[in-house]
Amino acid sequence: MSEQTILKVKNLQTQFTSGNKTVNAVNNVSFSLKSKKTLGIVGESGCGKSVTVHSITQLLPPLGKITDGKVTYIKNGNEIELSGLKKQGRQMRSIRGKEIGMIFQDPNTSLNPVYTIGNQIVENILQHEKITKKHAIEKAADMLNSLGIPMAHTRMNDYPHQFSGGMKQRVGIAMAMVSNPSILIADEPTTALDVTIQSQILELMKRIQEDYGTSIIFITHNLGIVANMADELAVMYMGKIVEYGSTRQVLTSPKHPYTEALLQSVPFVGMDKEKRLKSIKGSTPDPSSLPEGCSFASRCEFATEECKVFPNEFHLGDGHHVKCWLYKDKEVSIKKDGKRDKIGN
Ligand SMILES: Nc1ncnc2c1ncn2[C@@H]1O[C@H](COP(=O)(O)OP(=O)(O)OP(=O)(O)O)[C@@H](O)[C@H]1O
Repeated sequence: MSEQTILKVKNLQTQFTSGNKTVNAVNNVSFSLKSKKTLGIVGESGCGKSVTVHSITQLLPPLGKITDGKVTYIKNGNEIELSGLKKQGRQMRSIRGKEIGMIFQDPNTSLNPVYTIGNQIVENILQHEKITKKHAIEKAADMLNSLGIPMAHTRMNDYPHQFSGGMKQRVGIAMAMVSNPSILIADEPTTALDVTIQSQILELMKRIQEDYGTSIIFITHNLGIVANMADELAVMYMGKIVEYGSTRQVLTSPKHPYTEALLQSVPFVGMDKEKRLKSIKGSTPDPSSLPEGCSFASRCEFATEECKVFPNEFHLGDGHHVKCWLYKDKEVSIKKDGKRDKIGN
């Protein structure tokens, strides 16, 4: 059976304009999120990971604007064009939380310091579900219990500052999951936590996916984490997806020079102490005046004259594609009859 798509992002473009400067934070980005699967989005700081997901949920800061493209949420065969909804309209607010839950790097972002944990989760439930307060309290306690918060009923009377960082992130997950959304967006959910707590939270997210059949978009700059979490991977650079494929394809057979460079800059356990990590030469260009062609060209050891024109997307088979002229002769085309045909070598 073919995998079902739950979210389609097509040619998404989001800009920030301030004075006479415009930043194309997300530039012609397309991807599909498959039902019950995890899509990882990786890339250096500032490449557009967060703006991509904030565009999906229409939670952009005031200067940010979606200028093109389409975001479609598909539920039970019905397509809802999120990009066509009013940012603060009833339908969009209901989709946020009920259909798409979000957890952030800093759990304090989703928790209000002046209300008890219980109060916040219960309010969240009552916003999206027509149930009694008593039922909502039970539901909140059950969710906290299942996410490893002992004595949940008592702890619901506590305030966020009475919880440790890891516990707060569990509460953040409970807030996001309590209405059983189909999609969970996790924006660097473990970056602020130490490694043992980090792995507990990651395991928890996997369990949630198994128990609830949630589809996850997982944003991180940590390639070790995506290797463990994601089924598919999008590598972003300066607002564009430069490589996309299954996590295995991208991590074991990276094609874009940027993906390769990212992988070479990651330390691993057992690594030879004498071996130097490779850093990516140069720095990212000014996002408000990007070069016409490939934005990575100034840092790429394979760059040629050709890179002054932005590369097409070359399909390498089995869903793996890359935007780099190095692959122009290696593309696999899909014939009209659906069969693949290899062009060149
Ligand atoms: N509020 C804002 N005002 C102006 N520009 C912004 C704003 N938020 C983001 N940007 C710009 O959008 C681009 C993408 O930012 P984004 O936060 O999506 O990056 P990121 O990949 O999520 O980075 P990080 O890993 O550091 O969170 C950057 O060039 C950034 O400067």
